[in-house]
Amino acid sequence: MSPATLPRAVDGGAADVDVSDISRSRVSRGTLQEIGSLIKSFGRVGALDRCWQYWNELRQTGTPPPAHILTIMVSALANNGQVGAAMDLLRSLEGDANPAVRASVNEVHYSRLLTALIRGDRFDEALALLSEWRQRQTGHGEGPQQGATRVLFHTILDALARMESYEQAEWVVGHMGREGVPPSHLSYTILLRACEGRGDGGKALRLLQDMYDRHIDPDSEVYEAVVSALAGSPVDLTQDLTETAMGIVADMEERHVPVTAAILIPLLKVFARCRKLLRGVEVCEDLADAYGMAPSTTLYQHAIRAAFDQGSTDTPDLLLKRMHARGVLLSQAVYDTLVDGYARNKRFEEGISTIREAFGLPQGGTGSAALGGHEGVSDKSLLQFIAQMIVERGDGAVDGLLHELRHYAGVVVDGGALDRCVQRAREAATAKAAEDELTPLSTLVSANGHGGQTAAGGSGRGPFSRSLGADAASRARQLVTALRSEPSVQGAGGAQKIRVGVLGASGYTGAELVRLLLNHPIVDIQLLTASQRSAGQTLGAVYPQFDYVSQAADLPRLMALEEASELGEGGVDVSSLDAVFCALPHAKTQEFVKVLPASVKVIDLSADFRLMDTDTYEQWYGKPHAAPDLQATAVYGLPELHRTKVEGARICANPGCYPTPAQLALCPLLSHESGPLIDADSIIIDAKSGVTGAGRAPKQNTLFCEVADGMHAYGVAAHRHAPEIEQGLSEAAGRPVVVNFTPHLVPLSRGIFETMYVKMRDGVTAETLKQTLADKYAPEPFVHVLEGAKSVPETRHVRGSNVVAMNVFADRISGRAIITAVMDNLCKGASGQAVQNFNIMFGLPETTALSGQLPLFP
Ligand SMILES: NC(=O)C1=CN([C@@H]2O[C@H](COP(=O)(O)OP(=O)(O)OC[C@H]3O[C@@H](n4cnc5c(N)ncnc54)[C@H](OP(=O)(O)O)[C@@H]3O)[C@@H](O)[C@H]2O)C=CC1
Ligand SMILES: CC(=O)N[C@@H](CCC(=O)OP(=O)(O)O)C(=O)O
Repeated sequence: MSPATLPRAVDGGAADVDVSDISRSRVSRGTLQEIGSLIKSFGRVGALDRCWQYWNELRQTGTPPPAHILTIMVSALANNGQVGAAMDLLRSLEGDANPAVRASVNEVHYSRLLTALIRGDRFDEALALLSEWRQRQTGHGEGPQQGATRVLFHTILDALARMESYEQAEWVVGHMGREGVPPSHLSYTILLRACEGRGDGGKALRLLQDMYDRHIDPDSEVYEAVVSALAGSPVDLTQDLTETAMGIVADMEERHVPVTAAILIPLLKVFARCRKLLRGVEVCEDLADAYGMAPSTTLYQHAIRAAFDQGSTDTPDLLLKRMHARGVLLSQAVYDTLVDGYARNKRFEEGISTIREAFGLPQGGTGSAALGGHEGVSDKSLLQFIAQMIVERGDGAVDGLLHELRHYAGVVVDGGALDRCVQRAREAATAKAAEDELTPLSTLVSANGHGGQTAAGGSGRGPFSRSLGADAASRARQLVTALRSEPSVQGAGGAQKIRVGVLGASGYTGAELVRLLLNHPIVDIQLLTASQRSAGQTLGAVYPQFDYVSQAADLPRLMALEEASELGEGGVDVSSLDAVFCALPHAKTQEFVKVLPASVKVIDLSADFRLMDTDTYEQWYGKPHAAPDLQATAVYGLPELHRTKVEGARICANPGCYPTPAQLALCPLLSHESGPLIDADSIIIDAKSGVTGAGRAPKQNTLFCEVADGMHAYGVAAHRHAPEIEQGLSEAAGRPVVVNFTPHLVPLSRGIFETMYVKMRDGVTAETLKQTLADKYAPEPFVHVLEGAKSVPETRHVRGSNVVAMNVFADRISGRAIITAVMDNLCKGASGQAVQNFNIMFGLPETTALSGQLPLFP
């Protein structure tokens, strides 16, 4: 078992843990990393006597305690209310005769204790501890010690700000100066974020002035925090906050601080609060034009929401027109905002008509085109809207919509929203009135039909075959139940499964998809495609292993992609599928998805929908994007970083193999709440891949003699995964990031190994990086940050599994760290991740069909 998996066995917390089991299974192993795991595990369940037991065992070996195990021990004590004991421990180590033992204590340990003290309202003790730490430091001036001290001050500031102890936080900033650690712009950012949180624009302006006075240069983030604080401030009618906000923008321009997209939304909010919404939109548009920013959908979404909040009847429509005129994308979020706004304001007919017009949905049509015609916009919210309308209005005007509702009754619907509708109907209407209002439902229910997607048929199993209750509210309840029952996702007991197709099934990632999906309890593989080369064959003919397993007995034959595209031909109606996995060569998916009905969800393993910017796509893939409107709605599916977006996606762009570990390792370090922990301008990613990464299609460069017994770099300074990695890192950092990225081909069939070299921010240690990643991924089933400073992840330990394993090492060069990460390129790097995304998109447990894929070693 890999050391990384050890603590996961007890991740469930005290309730799930049999403490005796932990010791029985692990005490004999006795390695350093296992001791770390044990202390962590026992700390989590509050068994401090056991923590001490293992700590003492470690100390008895005479080995200086590794800093990260000390962090675990200190955290275990502090989290269990034993801050005093933790302090004594640090003091005893610092007083040790052995310099290596003394060196094991660093600012991270103090930072843990400071946070615990502040959380326990022990402010004075925190300051005393900090000053004690300061006294132990040698060296003066702006050196590493000063940087580390500043980090500790920031720990205190952050904890105070979170507890809303603003006066104390401000005092700390002043105190920093007195202690010879002048506050930095980060110190102010922490305070400003607190002002933002409580909407104290006045204080934010004073802090900004303070920075000017102290000659600390504010950056874009500081200005954004000030404007955000203004946006949350109570509106004083005697003072026009919009002028103040524009003054801040003028300051930025004068000081040559870039006006970034991040400031536009708070700016808009200031205008909205001062009832100058449209003026605010104009100002933001002008700034976007002046600074070459792309028109932002989110900005308009906020404006539309503000218009609804203010009860304005014309403005949402006006804003949609402006978006249209400026070519701004109408996203799912805009759609949801419109649905929500019109529903809140009870302007149903107007809402449906505006939404239909804006999104190009046919008026009064039925079926898929009517509700899902706009690519990437799910039917879910409009369906809820219509259902709400039925409950609230129920008059003849909605009769026509019932056809659509009936057609769509099988889609997955958020029952909560419908529950709320029903609740409101209950409260608002008498039983009789409600009965009248809900009459059209009986038409729906008695029709008992659903365009082929429900399991109803004549079997009596379908959601609409239940008999109606006596009163309208209970019928409404039945509607909710029916909509919730997700017939195509039931699986158990012979009910219908999710119908999927695998396009490119004869390729390496396609075959890996089939391998995983055959173990998926509620997936029914209806379609497998290949090129003309393999069309007509069974999968077993191209991959004999599928002939050896009974689960594969019913797989369809490989069909030529062109044949499958001709809907209804060749025995499979692609439009009847719930989802397709596209494991096709680049550019093929675009062509296929363009003609696919919007009711079919897409998980694309190629690079076709990964780059949000279609110009960048064209630059790297050598031809214009064939479906730019679909690209605009696609979601980049790295679940650990974008899970919420994936949930609502229709098209999910599965990340590239190299970009997966790179982003998992680096994004959390760039998006850290205290600011980037690493320098975004000097990242080096050195990557190696096994040969399956190049696909199964025969090519000279993957011949045995070309790859065996040697290795080589390829795509040097020109690999198309560089822009993909940069896209993710830039989003995390909130500014453009470029990387040195070099891939290599190594004589392995599966596996990716990445070594990432980073320069750390002053005062940040490799331990901080590691802890950040460990904290981020602690709840994640597939990402493991290895315990122990010497555990180097190996590709052989993740082979065949959906796991990414990584570790962080302090470089011998001060201020630098090295991160290594491994993954199976075909599994987490492609097909496993695709199944993970699929599970998320269909609201299934994310580990379905994946947790059983144990790493295959030896
Ligand atoms: N391999 C990997 O580790 C990773 C791959 N990817 C991406 O996943 C996709 C698939 O990769 P991979 O499985 O390795 O590739 P393969 O070359 O192994 O498989 C490609 C598949 O597409 C089919 N195909 C090829 N040309 C056509 C065509 N003109 N029309 C229809 N079907 C066609 C092939 O059919 P046939 O067998 O009949 O030729 C085969 O089924 C690619 O976009 C790749 O970049 C992403 C992450 C990792
Ligand atoms: C070894 C090898 O050749 N690897 C492939 C990347 C595999 C992958 O992830 O491809 P996509 O980004 O296209 O999905 C390459 O370098 O092109």
